[in-house]
Amino acid sequence: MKRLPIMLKLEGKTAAVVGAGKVAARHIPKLLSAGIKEVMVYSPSLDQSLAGYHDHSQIIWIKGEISERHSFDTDLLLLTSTNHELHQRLLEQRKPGQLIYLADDPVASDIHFPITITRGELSVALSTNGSSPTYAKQLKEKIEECLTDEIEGDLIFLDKVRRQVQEAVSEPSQRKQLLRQATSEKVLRNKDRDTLMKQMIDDVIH
Ligand SMILES: C[C@@]1(CC(=O)O)c2cc3[nH]c(cc4nc(cc5[nH]c(cc(n2)[C@H]1CCC(=O)O)[C@@](C)(CC(=O)O)[C@@H]5CCC(=O)O)C(CC(=O)O)=C4CCC(=O)O)c(CCC(=O)O)c3CC(=O)O
Ligand SMILES: NC(=O)C1=CN([C@@H]2O[C@H](COP(=O)(O)OP(=O)(O)OC[C@H]3O[C@@H](n4cnc5c(N)ncnc54)[C@H](O)[C@@H]3O)[C@@H](O)[C@H]2O)C=CC1
Repeated sequence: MKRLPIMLKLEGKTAAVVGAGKVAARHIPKLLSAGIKEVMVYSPSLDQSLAGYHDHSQIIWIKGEISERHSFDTDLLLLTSTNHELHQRLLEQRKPGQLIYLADDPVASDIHFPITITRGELSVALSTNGSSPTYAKQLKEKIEECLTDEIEGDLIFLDKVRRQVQEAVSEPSQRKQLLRQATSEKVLRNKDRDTLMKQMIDDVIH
């Protein structure tokens, strides 16, 4: 099962989710936190953990069972019910360009949801390509132990530095050198790293 890990922009996009059980309850919050425009949920029942999203109008719940006569024209279609046949029929009727996720058929799915660890602007995504979700979950915990509390603040600092350097320094090799120095322990762990970095930029341009 060959796959390319990519980061997907969801702002302005729409999703339909068929079924609202445990799997839907894991994935819907991910869509919402990525800023998707609209999530329509089609299911006779709604998992307890999705009730709050419904109460706050973050999802639209269309109560009832879906049959294969239904068609969806959303950008994303997540098939998370327990009805394998229904999923296969809906897959056959897909709209051009639509990305489909089948909770019970990783091979036919266009997309997977890797386990994601976020620390501010850092995202770590990991997948065993369906070989063992349980192993992936364990690996997540090991990786989390390696990620320090400093990462979030470091990335805010480095983002600011990067913009300052891009504005002040036009020579590409000087830019590259400054941006590399900014990531050194000497700079990152300095108590007054903002001032130190400003000085370093000044030294290069004067
Ligand atoms: C392909 C993928 C879907 C995708 O494309 O996204 C997929 C597919 C399937 N999972 C199944 C079962 C289980 N899934 C979990 C748990 C998780 N599953 C997740 C991801 C993925 N699962 C994707 C691959 C990721 C990868 O390989 O790295 C995690 C890591 C992340 C997430 O989904 O959020 C999440 C951690 C939750 C957490 O962190 O809490 C557990 C264990 C548990 O719940 O504790 C079990 C039972 C034990 C077992 O079976 O191993 C079944 C069989 C269903 C059946 O038998 O009916 C299928 C379908 C199939 O394999 O056919
Ligand atoms: N991808 C993954 O990580 C995993 C996938 N699975 C597979 O995903 C599927 C769903 O699993 P769970 O969420 O645990 O099941 P669940 O039983 O918690 O949820 C199923 C949902 O589908 C709804 N539903 C059933 N028929 C429907 C229909 N015709 N139209 C609309 N909604 C319908 C139910 O009302 C319920 O809300 C199963 O096929 C299971 O084998 C299970 C565990 C993990």
